[in-house]
Amino acid sequence: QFHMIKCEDLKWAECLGQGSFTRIFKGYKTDIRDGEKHVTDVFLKELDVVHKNCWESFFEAASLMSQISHKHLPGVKNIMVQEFVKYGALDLYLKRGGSVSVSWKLDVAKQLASALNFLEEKNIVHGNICGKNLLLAREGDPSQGSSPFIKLSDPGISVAMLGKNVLEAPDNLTLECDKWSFGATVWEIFNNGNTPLQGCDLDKKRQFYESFKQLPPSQWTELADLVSQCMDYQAAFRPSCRSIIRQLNSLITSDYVILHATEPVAQ
Ligand SMILES: Nc1cnc(-c2cc(N)nc3[nH]ccc23)cn1
Repeated sequence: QFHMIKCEDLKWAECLGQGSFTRIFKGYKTDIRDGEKHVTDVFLKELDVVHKNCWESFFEAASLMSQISHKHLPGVKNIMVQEFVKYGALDLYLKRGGSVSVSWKLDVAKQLASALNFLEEKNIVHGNICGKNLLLAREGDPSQGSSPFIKLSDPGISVAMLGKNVLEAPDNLTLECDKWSFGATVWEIFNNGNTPLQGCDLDKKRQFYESFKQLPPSQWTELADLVSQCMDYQAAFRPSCRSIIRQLNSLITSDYVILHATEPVAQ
């Protein structure tokens, strides 16, 4: 089901960053459509190492080819081509101090909740919902009344895949795990892109969660309630997507938003 793109149709531009097993670049894809040349911005994610069974069906063949090289065999590159999302990762955008209002943050949270609802209906577990995987396609301009628009990026190499070398592989990633991460991501959005327990080492994080501690709550109780419901240590108690969207809708219409509409960023 992969659409093959020829390497010569791709042009690499600046390197945007480095993941644990990937490098990411801005790029340009040229297509010839009805005799005209079209260039589109693309986001290129190169896999550094091809793991045995991630993207199994597709890469099995590619990794076989990449293991053997011969002048009469074509070189194979493991590259994912994605739509280029203009303003990039949300965590960096928030850290860069994009001063955004409470209603901007709620709007982003609601878009993420509807993406989550869609995945749940398809019974698909994302497994890596977080600020750096939220991409900002439109900044939104309150003075023009235009709202932000986000896209949930792919999860990257799955945590289960990392299990063998880097992290403990979770035995079963379920839909409820995405609800936990949704709660943590809302917490991140309301904390200017800072992740929970940022800067703590793995051991501190493990202690925190093994003793069922809660993240510091927002002073907006209804928001803090939604985050703690999503981050319930008993997965079955986490709210349904419909309930999450309902609670977000009531937050959006609450007086708190109006009272804190132009809240200065440094809160
Ligand atoms: N699918 C994607 C993913 N990331 C981007 C992106 C855009 C940007 N302006 N700066 C960046 N810095 C790092 C990544 C990135 C674009 N599209």
